[in-house]
Amino acid sequence: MADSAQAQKLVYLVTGGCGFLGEHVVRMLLQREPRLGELRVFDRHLGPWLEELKTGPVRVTAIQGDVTQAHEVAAAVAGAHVVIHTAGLVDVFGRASPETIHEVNVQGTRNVIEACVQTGTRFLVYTSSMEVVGPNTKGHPFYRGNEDTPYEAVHRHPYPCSKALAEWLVLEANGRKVRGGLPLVTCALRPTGIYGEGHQIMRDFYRQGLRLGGWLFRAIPASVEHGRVYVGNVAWMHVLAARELEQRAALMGGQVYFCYDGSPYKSYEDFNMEFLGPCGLRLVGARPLLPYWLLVFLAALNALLQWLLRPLVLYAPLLNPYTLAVANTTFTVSTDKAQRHFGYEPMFSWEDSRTRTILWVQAATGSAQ
Ligand SMILES: NC(=O)C1=CN([C@@H]2O[C@H](COP(=O)(O)OP(=O)(O)OC[C@H]3O[C@@H](n4cnc5c(N)ncnc54)[C@H](O)[C@@H]3O)[C@@H](O)[C@H]2O)C=CC1
Ligand SMILES: CC(C)[C@@H](O)CC[C@@H](C)[C@H]1CC[C@H]2[C@@H]3[C@H](O)CC4=CC(=O)CC[C@]4(C)[C@H]3CC[C@]12C
Repeated sequence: MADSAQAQKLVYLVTGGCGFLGEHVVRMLLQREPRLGELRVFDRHLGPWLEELKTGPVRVTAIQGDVTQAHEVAAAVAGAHVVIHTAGLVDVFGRASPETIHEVNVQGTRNVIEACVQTGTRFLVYTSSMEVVGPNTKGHPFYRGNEDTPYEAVHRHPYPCSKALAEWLVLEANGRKVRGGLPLVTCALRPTGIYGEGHQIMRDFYRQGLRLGGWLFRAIPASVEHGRVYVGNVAWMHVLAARELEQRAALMGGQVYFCYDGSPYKSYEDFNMEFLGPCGLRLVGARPLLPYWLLVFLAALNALLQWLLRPLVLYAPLLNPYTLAVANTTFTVSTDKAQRHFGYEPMFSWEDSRTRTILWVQAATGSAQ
């Protein structure tokens, strides 16, 4: 990719390009990557909005495909200079089986790596997750940690297990010779809880509040802080990392980077209220209204109901043993590694991120004040 930006036009592939994060990565590439000649958007479910992107100067190629199918991945990767691999099954609510989560998140990532090696694509940016680190099954807090903070990463849930193994595969592949004899250069970005336009869980919280007459009931102490990052800044970090990976291969290759910005440290529920409050909802209780043991019981009851009802209907509420444990464990990051390694600075301020998210929630739910 060494030619000047004006001369060579590059081919990028974004897997999961129609997802919550993927769509923002696609749009950010079109706005902020001047070397882009072709943008391939690979997803199991293609969004109708892709059509509007085909009228611009960059060739946008929509590819309906499945990352678990190696031949489909290889066909999509062939000829690409850069792959940004965001596709994944983001399920902590028991909607998919552990086997399916593993198949998509782990085998799908293996297929992307092997496709890069076989076809000669040299640059791979992987969307990992904070969950690769924690919170662990012991409920140990991770307070203002960074990429080098010691922490006992112990997982049992299929989602974090799959993300941890997939990240390991990507980092392990750094330096492998691809077709043509040059080395593969990989890095992994670890977003904390992403929020912003298109965040379905935020919409689920709004709907839950509506069902309860405009009230949400505090379940988690305000003192339990959870790191959050705006989707636009996560997308920008992906674009920048992909751009800098060639020039800074020795420094960035095989590295992990937490995704961060100026979003404030708050409990998951208090943070959500930054957006749901202006949409008319209220969070009841300065402290959790129910004792923790009762929440544990209700979460377990939800898990039992999900298991009993599975043959008939998918019952997947927000509260389950895993989401309660994660929500109830402090996990915040404080780092500048991405800034030091490839000059990342958040593109969107907290104020801008908040406003954009509020406007989206209002439009998505018809709750404009
Ligand atoms: N949402 C969050 O808070 C965080 C997400 N992440 C990671 O970011 C990435 C994107 O997550 P989101 O945008 O939130 O999820 P999402 O579910 O909105 O997007 C994932 C996309 O991948 C596609 N996909 C799923 N299985 C596929 C398959 N077999 N073949 C092809 N495409 C497939 C889906 O159709 C979807 O468009 C994931 O890898 C996730 O692990 C990491 C940290 C936080
Ligand atoms: C019902 C209440 C206990 C409520 O507070 C539960 C909130 C719960 C749904 C969320 C709390 C923390 C979230 C997770 C966190 O942001 C880390 C994540 C990283 C990812 O890679 C994917 C999403 C998630 C697991 C995210 C999912 C929703 C929460 C568990």
